[in-house]
Amino acid sequence: MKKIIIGDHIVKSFGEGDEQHNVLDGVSVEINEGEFVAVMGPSGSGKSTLMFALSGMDSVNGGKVIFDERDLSTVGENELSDLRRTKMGFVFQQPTMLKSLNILDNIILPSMRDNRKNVAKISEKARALMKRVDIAELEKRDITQVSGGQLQRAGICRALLSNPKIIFGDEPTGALNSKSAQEIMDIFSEINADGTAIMLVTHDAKIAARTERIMFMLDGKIVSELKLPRFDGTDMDGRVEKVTAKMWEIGI
Ligand SMILES: Nc1ncnc2c1ncn2[C@@H]1O[C@H](COP(=O)(O)OP(=O)(O)OP(=O)(O)O)[C@@H](O)[C@H]1O
Repeated sequence: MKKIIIGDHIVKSFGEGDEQHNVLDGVSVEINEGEFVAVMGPSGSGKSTLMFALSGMDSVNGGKVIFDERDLSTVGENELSDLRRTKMGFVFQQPTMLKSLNILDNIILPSMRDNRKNVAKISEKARALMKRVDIAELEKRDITQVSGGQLQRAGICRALLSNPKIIFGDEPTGALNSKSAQEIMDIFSEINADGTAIMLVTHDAKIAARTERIMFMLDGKIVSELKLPRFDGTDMDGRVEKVTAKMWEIGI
């Protein structure tokens, strides 16, 4: 199976002198193309830092990150930013969108950088994505005129516009009620079924249970892993039970 990401003994430290500590303490992780994974762990265990390291958003102090067969330490800043824009999609807890633009314009904004002349084509693609996630009728709305779940759907459209190889989601359902959260997970499942890899950071066992592999972090290390069959819409309770049992076992 081809790997989209290989993290090899990644070390990330913050602070200096006596204050210095390794937030990532030699983490090795591999994500296959098209895989759906989650990272769980207590607050401060290094989950977001790992996601930033694997996506090249942040540099590392030791080890290396290979993204789509490229060693990120050898890639220049411009190329790295191109890689992020064309091969990675990012979805955060609160989508950062501009108040001065409507939903559609917010979705297409990042893609306009390379394709100023192709507004019509990009808008068409954005509209197809909006239809797919059920927000087609909201394109002219301000970002303050939609619900949190709808805004997150718009955030997902924005992340998908460049046909990324992987979507990184840092607590993408963290601000949503459980119904909206599961609806967003339905969308992620569909995206994943189409072949896009997804890596989610989450505290929520019900979210992690929808993925096929969960990595558990403690103090900057991946201490355990749980594999699940691909989610087919059945046995959600059994899956959640397996995740929570593992959390108990590890003590998180
Ligand atoms: N830029 C930074 N400068 C200094 N310390 C940082 C920085 N970023 C993160 N840290 C520290 O690294 C540790 C891990 O942070 P990280 O955000 O990765 O944890 P997390 O597991 O994602 O936590 P949470 O679940 O609360 O989001 C924390 O102790 C945090 O304070």
